[in-house]
Amino acid sequence: MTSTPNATAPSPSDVPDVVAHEIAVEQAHVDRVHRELAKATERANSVEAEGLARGRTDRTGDVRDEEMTGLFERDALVFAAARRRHDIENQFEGLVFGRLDLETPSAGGSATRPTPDSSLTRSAADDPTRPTRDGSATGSAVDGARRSSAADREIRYIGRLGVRDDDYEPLVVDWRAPAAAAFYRATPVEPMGVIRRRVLRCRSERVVGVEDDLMVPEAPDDLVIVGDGALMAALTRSRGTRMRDIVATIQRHQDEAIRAPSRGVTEITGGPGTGKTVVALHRAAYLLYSERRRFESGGILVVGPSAAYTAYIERVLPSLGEESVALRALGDLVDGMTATRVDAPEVAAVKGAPAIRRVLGRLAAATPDGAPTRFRSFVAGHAITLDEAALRRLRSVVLRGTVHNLATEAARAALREAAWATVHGGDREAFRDAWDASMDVDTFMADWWPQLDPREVLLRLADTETAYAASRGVLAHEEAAAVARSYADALESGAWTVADVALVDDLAARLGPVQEAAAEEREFWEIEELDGYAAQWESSRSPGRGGGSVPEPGAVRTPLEARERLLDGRITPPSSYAHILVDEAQDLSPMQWRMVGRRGRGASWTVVGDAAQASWPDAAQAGQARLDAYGRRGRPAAQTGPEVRRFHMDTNYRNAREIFDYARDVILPVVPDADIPLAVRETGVEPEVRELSPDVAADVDRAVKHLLPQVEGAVAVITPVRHERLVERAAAAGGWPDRVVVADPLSTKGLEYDATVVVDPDRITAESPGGARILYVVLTRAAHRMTVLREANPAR
Ligand SMILES: Nc1ncnc2c1ncn2[C@@H]1O[C@H](COP(=O)(O)OP(=O)(O)OP(=O)(O)O)[C@@H](O)[C@H]1O
Repeated sequence: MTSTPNATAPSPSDVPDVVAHEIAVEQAHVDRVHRELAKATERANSVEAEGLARGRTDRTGDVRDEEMTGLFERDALVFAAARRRHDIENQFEGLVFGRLDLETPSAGGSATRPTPDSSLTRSAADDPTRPTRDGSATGSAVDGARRSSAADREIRYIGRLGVRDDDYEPLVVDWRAPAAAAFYRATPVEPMGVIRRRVLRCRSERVVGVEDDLMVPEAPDDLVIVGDGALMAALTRSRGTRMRDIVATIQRHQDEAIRAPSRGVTEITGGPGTGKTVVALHRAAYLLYSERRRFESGGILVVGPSAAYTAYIERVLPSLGEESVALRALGDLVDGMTATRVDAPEVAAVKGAPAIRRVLGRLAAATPDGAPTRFRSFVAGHAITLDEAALRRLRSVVLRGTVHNLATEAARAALREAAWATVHGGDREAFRDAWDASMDVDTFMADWWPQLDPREVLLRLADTETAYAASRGVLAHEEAAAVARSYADALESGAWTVADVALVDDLAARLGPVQEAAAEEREFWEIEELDGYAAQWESSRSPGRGGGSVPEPGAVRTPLEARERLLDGRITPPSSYAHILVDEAQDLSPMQWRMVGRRGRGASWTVVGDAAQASWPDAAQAGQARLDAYGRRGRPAAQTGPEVRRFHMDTNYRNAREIFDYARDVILPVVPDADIPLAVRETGVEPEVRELSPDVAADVDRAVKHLLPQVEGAVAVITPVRHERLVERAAAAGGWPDRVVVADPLSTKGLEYDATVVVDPDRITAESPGGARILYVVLTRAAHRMTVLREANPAR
């Protein structure tokens, strides 16, 4: 978006002076804002706890002045804290980033409409800080020509938070306030009273540039228009290792999604690089602002595909002054468990599909490992015997009414009643007392009805016979065998896979939370259990097991260590959230949707995705699970689902057009209806396609070194597993700088780099669960440059 040429555009020879002057003008205002902010931060720091409490008010209604002061101090405090906690100074463009020059509603002759929140605006003539041409902030020095035309205008500054002066007059309007909407929504076709929109480029507290957009056909004489437009400047710059906020350059269609109402479901779709993620994150900040009480106390959860993704986006919300959002990767969603591996595609498909729930149901209801198959004891002088069938019956009756881990007392009572039924005659009360005091019963119960950790229950599938039995009639023989092998791998490597997390969550819901044993009991049975683990592991191993993923070098563990790592920490019941934001939603398996849904009963949702980038193969199955997670079942029969509003993004802001064209040609033959956005930026440099020689490491090293001088920011070498070792060797030998990373295809989801080297694209397609769709993801990660290294003969 570039500025419209007009009568007030300076001549080329004047440009540096004019720009310097305009920068000085803005600097004066920014300095004043920072002085006020420093005062407010000091005030807020001195009453930190009180300040936070004071700020807890719902901003949807009218806000009184004294409340506003509390809010401002709270915001100042949170903002300062965010800046302290994270080194975000260089990640964002400054506290004040925008300025609107607006027609006042009273000014005649223009199509101005009143702004939505005029209480937060002031006219330029009223502004005692209105800068002069030399940038000083005294109203008395303003020259006459400016005064006469400026009197009809309002100046409104937009920033990351609202800042007021000592008289509570607004110096900056929070970007999320209704009064800031015109900054994002005004266009020359619908100017909304805006004459000039100005973006201030700042480095920390210094204004380093201004970029203007003129919204009316002709600007007033005293209003200078400079710059080439802020959006292009933002898009051409180098990408760091962290995503940046886009608060200064949010586009109108993005703003509509950001400010959509919170209730129900908001779905944001669009092709690669269309800003879906960044828009969703700004939406989280907007929801916190517009309904702070609800969302700060109820919580907002952002779910992304990987830990690399959460690390990539983690600074966006703090840079907007918002700290209270939980960011979780799918492999981290269950408290007490972290996944560090992924399954082979065919195993991930079995673990992610709804059918596995029947297998888990059987495991949860099965007699625990090592449980006795017969009860025999003397109680109150009676010889009691309950055989295996009776015990099995009892177990299933007890589990009909409750979950295993909460049913110990019920099971003990049911056992007692079954025992009493075998007694002919006697005193029932005396029997009950003797039963309750019986050590035999205590010992039996500890083994027959132990507390069950869902992870241990899942690991029973490492035993092939157990896996076959639990999956009879549900999984094919070879599927059950592959699942068993994957848990044997887990017991060898000590690491869970991302798909396992959803299965543990399902089992945790079936079994209920593990009840803490009293300290003295705990010491005793923990030792017993560990002995049991080792024995079980040894007995479950058989020759030829453990194929698939190889433990990391140096990570060979004893069976006991590996099992301890798998069972480290405690699985706690899921937290629940008021709003859930799911990114890369096209990749969630049905089991993962169920896991996310457990955290959002009654939540509103923002769901972001692009079907053409999907790694989960069965879209219909996942779609149903997604609807279930939204809470369709909880609705009256007449309603088919929650309110869903949809936003579609169709401009690719990431990839240079040349790079995206290459990716488009890969995906269209495979997914003819792929959502293809329009790439708005050109570099004039086509992707470089080279042939791989037998010396892959040398090829990769050459490609990296060729790219490094061309870009300032991050470079990724994206490689299939087959070439991973060679690429790592090249990295070690080549002395690549830190800004070069080696990544596997799946872990690049949602990320971006200045440049990429894509190694062996055909192999990436062959190895990936989503095939060409994953290659499409890989080919759309580079903003400025891409080199593709292809096999000369892919069939080899
Ligand atoms: N209005 C904007 N101003 C500046 N940069 C923008 C704007 N919108 C998007 N971008 C940039 O475009 C890039 C792509 O955005 P983002 O990662 O959110 O896209 P996406 O749709 O989630 O992509 P994908 O689906 O491929 O992961 C980011 O660098 C983002 O900052």
